[in-house]
Amino acid sequence: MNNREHFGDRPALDKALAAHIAGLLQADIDTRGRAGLALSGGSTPKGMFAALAQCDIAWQNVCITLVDERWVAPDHEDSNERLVREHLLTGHAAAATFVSLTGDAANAADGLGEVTARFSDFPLPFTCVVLGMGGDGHTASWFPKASNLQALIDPANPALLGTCDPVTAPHQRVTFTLPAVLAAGSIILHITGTEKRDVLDAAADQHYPIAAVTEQHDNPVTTWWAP
Ligand SMILES: O=C1O[C@H](COP(=O)(O)O)[C@@H](O)[C@H](O)[C@H]1O
Repeated sequence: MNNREHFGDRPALDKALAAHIAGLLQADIDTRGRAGLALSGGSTPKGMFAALAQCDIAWQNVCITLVDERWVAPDHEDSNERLVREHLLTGHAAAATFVSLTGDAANAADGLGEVTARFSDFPLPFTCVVLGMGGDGHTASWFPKASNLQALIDPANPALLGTCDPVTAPHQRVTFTLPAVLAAGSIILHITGTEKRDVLDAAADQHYPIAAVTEQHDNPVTTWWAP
């Protein structure tokens, strides 16, 4: 099931989505004491991060991570972590705990064990996962040409995290697997622009990786979109 929330412009989308996520987090804190949030990087979520940072909830009870990360240093210009630190972990949200998906190992495969171990005390399943989508139909770091794509989007994959060589994009990646995403209490797809809307509409026919989320029927997904 893929529900859609459409907005007239990006600032309206950012503000409404931030308020919605804050409400989900606070509700989970009220019931299980803690909340877990997995966010995407890329260019789309900056404005939403800034709006979310200003939401006044019990951030000290929130753990935040990324859905996927490039295997680069946290201060690298392509780092998703850098985006989160600069645009979300400010204001009220600075009280949250952030769990990184990158490390000092020479490559993502060598660092995967260490990164996975960081999630032993993370509130799982996630309260909320916010996915993005590239113009090639990838989401998380499930890239169309990756040699291990089928394993990453296998609903029976027992692994929480995997690695990916995107082939068509820079940097090795660490990414949550499909089962980890689908287990979330709330699954949100955050996209903007008519081009991405058209990619999403073609996802099933074109067998884009995003279809692993939007074309399954057990876990509802809501697409939040603005032109
Ligand atoms: O590589 C990535 O790209 C996607 C989409 O990014 P955008 O710039 O088109 O918004 C993002 O969701 C993912 O987290 C990131 O690693």
